[in-house]
Amino acid sequence: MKNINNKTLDISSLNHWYGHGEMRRHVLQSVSMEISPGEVVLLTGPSGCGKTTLLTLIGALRKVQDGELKVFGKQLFGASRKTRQNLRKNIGMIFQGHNLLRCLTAEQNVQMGADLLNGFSYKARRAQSREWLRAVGLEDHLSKLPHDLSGGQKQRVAIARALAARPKLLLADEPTSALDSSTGREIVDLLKKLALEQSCSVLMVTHDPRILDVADRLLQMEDGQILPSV
Ligand SMILES: Nc1ncnc2c1ncn2[C@@H]1O[C@H](COP(=O)(O)OP(=O)(O)OP(=O)(O)O)[C@@H](O)[C@H]1O
Repeated sequence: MKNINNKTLDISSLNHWYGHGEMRRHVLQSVSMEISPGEVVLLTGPSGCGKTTLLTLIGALRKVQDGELKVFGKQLFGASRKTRQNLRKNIGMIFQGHNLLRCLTAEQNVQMGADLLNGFSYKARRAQSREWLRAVGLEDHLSKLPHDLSGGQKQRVAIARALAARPKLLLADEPTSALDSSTGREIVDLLKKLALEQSCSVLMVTHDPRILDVADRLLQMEDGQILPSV
C-alpha cells in the first residue's frame, strides 16, 4: 500500500481501555496526532496519563481497540499479526527495562538490531554494530554481558540496538532517565542526528527538562488526552 499523505504517523480519535466490567478504565481518550518524516516529537505528561500505552499501540505491540492509527500509511486498526510484525521491522523501540538478552554480549545484542537489515554481509553488520556502540560511548564494553554493565550502560546498548536496525520511526520511553546529564545530552543529540540523516521520525516520552530543546514539537498529555498546543 502506498503512503499517500506521506506521514510517518497519523492518529485520529484513538481510544483504549484496560480491564472489564467495573474495572474498565478509559486510558486513551480520542487521541489525534501526526508526525512527519524526520520530525522529533517529545511527549510529556504526569505518570499514568497513558504515554506508554500510546507508544506500545504505535509500536504495533498492542491491538488497536478503537480509532485510526496509521504508521507509514498502514492502518493498524484491524491489522493482522503479520502486518503488525512487518511494520515492527521499521520501528525502533527503546523502552524502560532495556529488554537486552542476558546471555548475549553488548555487541551481540546490538547485532540483533543490525541483523534486521537486508542486503548487508555479516561483516558489514558487525562493523555497523561496533560503530553504534562506539557512538554511544561503549567501545570498551563490546564483550560484556548485561549483568556486568551499569543501568546507564544497558540503556545505551538498548539505544545502539534500536539505531542499528536503521528504523524509520523510533519510539523511546524515557531514554535518558538512567543516564547522567552529559551522556543523556549526547544520546539525544545522536537521536536528532539520526532523524535528520535518515529521515527517521522520533517520538520520545520524557520527564527530562534538560532535553526539551531537541524537539521540533512538544506534545503534552493529561488523563489520556493530548492537550491542545499553546
Ligand atoms: N496492562 C495494563 N492493565 C491494566 N491497566 C494498565 C495496564 N498498563 C497500564 N495500565 C494503567 O493505565 C494507565 C496508563 O498507563 P501508562 O503506563 O500508559 O501511563 P504512563 O503515562 O506511561 O505512566 P508512567 O509515566 O508512569 O510510565 C495507568 O493508570 C496504568 O495504571
